[in-house]
Formats: sequence, C-alpha cells, structure tokens
Amino acid sequence: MELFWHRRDLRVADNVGLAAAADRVASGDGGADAAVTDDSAVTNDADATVDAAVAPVFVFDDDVLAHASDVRVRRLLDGLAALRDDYRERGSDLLVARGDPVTAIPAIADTLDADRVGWNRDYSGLARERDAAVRRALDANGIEREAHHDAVLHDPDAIRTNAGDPYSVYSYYWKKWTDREKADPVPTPDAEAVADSGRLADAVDTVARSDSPGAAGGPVADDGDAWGDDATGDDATGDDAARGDSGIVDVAVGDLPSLVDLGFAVPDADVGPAGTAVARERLDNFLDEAVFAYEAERDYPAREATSRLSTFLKYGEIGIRETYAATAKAMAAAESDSRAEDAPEQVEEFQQQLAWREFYAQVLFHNPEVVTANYKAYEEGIEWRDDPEEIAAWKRGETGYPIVDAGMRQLREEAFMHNRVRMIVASFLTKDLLADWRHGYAHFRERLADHDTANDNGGWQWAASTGTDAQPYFRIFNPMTQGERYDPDAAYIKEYVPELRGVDPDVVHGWHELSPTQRANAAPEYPHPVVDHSERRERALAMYKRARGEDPEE
Ligand SMILES: Cc1cc2nc3c(=O)[nH]c(=O)nc-3n(C[C@H](O)[C@H](O)[C@H](O)COP(=O)(O)OP(=O)(O)OC[C@H]3O[C@@H](n4cnc5c(N)ncnc54)[C@H](O)[C@@H]3O)c2cc1C
Repeated sequence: MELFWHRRDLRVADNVGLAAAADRVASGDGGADAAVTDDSAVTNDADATVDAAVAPVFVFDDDVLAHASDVRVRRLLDGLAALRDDYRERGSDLLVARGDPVTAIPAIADTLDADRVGWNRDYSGLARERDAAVRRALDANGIEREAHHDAVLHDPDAIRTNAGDPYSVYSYYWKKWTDREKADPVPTPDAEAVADSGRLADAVDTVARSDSPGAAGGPVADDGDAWGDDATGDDATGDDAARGDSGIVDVAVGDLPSLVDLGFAVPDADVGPAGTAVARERLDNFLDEAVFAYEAERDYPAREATSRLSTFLKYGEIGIRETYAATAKAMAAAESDSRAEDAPEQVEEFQQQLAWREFYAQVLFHNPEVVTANYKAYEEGIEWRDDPEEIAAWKRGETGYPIVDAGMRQLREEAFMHNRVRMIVASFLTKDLLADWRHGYAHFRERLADHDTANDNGGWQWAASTGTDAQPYFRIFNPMTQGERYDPDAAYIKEYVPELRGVDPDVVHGWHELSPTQRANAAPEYPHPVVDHSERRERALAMYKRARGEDPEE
C-alpha cells in the first residue's frame, strides 16, 4: 500500500505524484505487498490485490486554516468534493483527516501499512517548512517518502540565467521557458491502482486517535534536500517541534467537514463551480475560439476573452501539462487551418500567461521573504500614507472612480476580478491612495478564490513598483482613461455598479470632471471621487522619489 497526500493538486488526472505511485503498485514495484518475495507463494491473492494500491488522503491542517478565508475554504471544500467523486467513480474514496500533518501522515501511513508516502511539491514558505517536518517524521518512523514536481512545467530551480542566478526579468525567463521541451501529461491511474473504498473504511476504523508514531518519533536531522531547507514566509510558523506534539488525528472516508465545522462562515461571494470536469470544459471552450483573439481581447473586462482557469490551476484541479499540451495542439491546428495569420501568436500570448505563473513561482521560491517585504529595496523606504478611510472606501468599491469600484465589487460578488482591472485597482490603491501594497494583498488574499501567494504577491509588487520586473514607479495608471479605453461603453462598470446603469458612458468616464451638482443630477447614489487623481499622481511621484533618495522637486 502507498499513501498519496493531496494538497494543492485536487485531481486524479495528470497528477505526477499520484501517477508515479499508481504505476509502482500496478507493476508490483513497491508498496508493502510488492515487498513480499519469499512468502509470495503463500500470500492470499485477494488481500494482495487489495493492498497493492494507492490510498489518497487530504489533511485539514489547522496552521493552514489559520490563514485561510471563508471564500477559499468554500472553494477548497468544493474542489475536494469533486476529487472525492472522481475517486468514488473508481470504486475508491478520499481519506479526509484533520490534524497536524506531521502526526497525521505517519499515523495514517502506519495504520494502512503503507510503506511509502508520496506528494507533489508546493513552493511557498509555509508549505516547504511543513513538508520538511513531515519528511523528518516519516524518516523517524522508517516510512519511505517521495516528492514530485507537478504544479509547474519547469520547477523553480530548472531555469536560471547563464550566470546561474534565478531570473528577475520576465522577458528573459520567457525565452528560456518557451524553448524548453515540455513534459507530456502523465497517465490517469486505473481503477485497480487506487484502494478500494471498503479497505479504506476498515483502515479508518483502526486509525490511532492519539500518540501517533509521528509524535513519538520526533524530529531527526534533515537529509539536506534543498526543497525543504530554510523556508520562511509570512505564513510560516517556524515551529517544527510544536507540530510534532499534538498527536490527535481525525480521519474519515469521504466525509468532508462543513465550513462551520472548520470555523468559517458562508461567504457572500459565489465562488463558482469546481473540479476537473469543469476545468476541462472551460479549457476546451476557450481553446475552441476565444484563444485566437486572446491578445487583442484579453484587456477588455466586459468580454469573455480569458480562460477563467486561475482558480482551477490554483487548486490543481487541472494539470499544467494537460493545459499546456492542449494549447500546443490548438497552436498546431491554427498553423494548419484557415484561421487568421496571427492565430498562433494569440495562442502563444496565452502560453505567456502560464509562464508568468511559473516566473512568479520561482520568484517566491528563491525569495520567500517577498510575501511581507518589498522585493526591490528603496534606499529611504516608502512613506505610505495609509489613510484608513480611503482604504475602506477602496475595499467597499466606493471611491467614486467607476472602473475601480466595479472591480472591487466584482471581487466581493464573484471572488474574482479581471486581470486588467486588478492592475487598475492595485495602481489606484498604491499610487492614488498612497497606501502600502500589503493592505491590498491582504484584502485580495481574503477575497480571491484564486489567491495564489506567488501570483498575488507578484501582481501587487508589480503594481506598486516594488517587485521583480515591476511597473516603473513613474508609470501611474489614470483610472479614468483606463476605464475609457478598456470599457468604452461602460458595460463592465454598469454590471457591477448599479448606481451608474442609466448614465451615459461619457458621463461615467468623465465622473471626476463633473461638478458636485452635475454628479448629484446624473447618479445621486454614486459617490464623489475620494481623491483628485492629478494631485495624487504628483504626490506619488514625490513619494517614490524621496524613497529613492532623490529630490522630489527635480
Ligand atoms: C494585483 C494582482 C493580483 C493578482 N493575484 C492573482 C492571484 O492571486 N492568483 C492568480 O492566479 N493570479 C493573480 N493575478 C494574475 C491574473 O490577474 C489572474 O491570473 C487572471 O486574471 C486570472 O484570470 P484567467 O484565468 O481568466 O486568466 P487568463 O488570462 O486566461 O490566463 C491563464 C492563466 O495564466 C495565469 N496568469 C495569467 N496572468 C497572470 C499573471 N499576471 N501572473 C501570474 N499568472 C498569471 C493564471 O494561472 C491564469 O489562470 C493577479 C494580478 C494582479 C495585477
């Protein structure tokens, strides 16, 4: 028996770690029963078939839940339900545990008589720290373990500059990324390779509820695997020893806790559907048509021009190899059929976004401190203004800047925001309200269903001009002209800002130039601008110049 630990890879298809375990049990190369050699003649065949299988588990870790939000836990539970159903279709089920993985994983492995535990690597600081502690606990209990690269096409150490450094400039990273050969999707395990649900139920009956082997074993010396070393980050607890002591392991077969059980409330936002089947349908639909106009259309929030795959990629409900292979197929088809000449470039533009995801993953991996610190140090530090009322108006979507308010309300209602609008609202918070990007990051982290530490942090530090390859500090979006350019008939704005529905688009886009009386006549319920953009623009330039040690008057 092998135990496979799902974390942010909620799928059975194109799952590198799961496929490796399934392949091993199918070929009889590994697992407790495969180790039977001399006694094989007397082994009960039925038991051997049942035991030579992979048992999947998910662990609700209280340390992770402490940093989660209503929206994200709702979406996680939906993704887990879909994963469980995929296992049930194969006659298996998902083991669901609650506890500290450092104790839970060795305890469950022990109960199942699993001699190996597998998982896919996660690159954030907290995850790496947790994984190092789990590795030590498994080693102490003599249980083999292996970790795989799965979430990205090229792992964070694979692509470096010619001098051997991690990349900090995206365009150079992209050149190498796109030239590298990409792995094919890995096979989906056969039903025979995953543990029968009855066997899982029997095992759960006997799981120790305290004093698990993980707790007894305690931490042992690290084996020097670079992936688990020196992890830091905002959400890292930094306390391995404490992790090994809790000893309580709650396990059920397919029985998912409710939001309330986990200490969360039902979110106002509709987090949308979950699971591999939905993700595949989205990808297929997108690659059928929209991708061929992706570059031209992707910045217009009212148009359905992007894939809306981010939440599925964040929870790993679709594999990145499968996603990339589908884009490569679409590109090949576009080259050979009668589509517009630039169709392949449009597909490549989409692949570039997948590469941004991997670029930010490697930035976070090599610089875990960026979660709380500026990537780019400013000599004198940035003197953020941080006005609580202005920040609160931004969060509520009541700044009096229509495109900003539409974005913030889309976030509240859908736990999602269009990429162009994320850039606009992030620029507005940092360069109009002069508020620290960390306020925005914290709010996005709470509200976005697709919140991904690497991408969210990368996006915020880009907008605040503090990140790798960031927007230069003197490039400050004008929220009115951005709205006019990318939402010319104000369709997106009107969808989320009902106060402006009957208002002419020119009036919407010129809102800041109207007199208070004109505004009151046009849309009495919609707020006046909280700040004057031109004045704030000058203040932002001075703020950044001072931080750079330059004279703001020059
Ligand atoms: C301030 C800010 C915060 C952001 N926070 C997140 C976040 O928490 N999670 C997240 O996945 N994306 C984040 N992004 C990137 C981007 O906005 C979303 O990935 C995108 O809007 C998701 O929509 P989509 O799936 O339709 O994207 P598509 O345009 O269809 O792109 C396909 C995929 O590529 C990836 N991708 C696209 N753009 C980027 C990007 N700029 N950086 C990294 N990956 C990208 C995503 O996985 C996305 O699903 C943020 C951007 C900004 C400016």
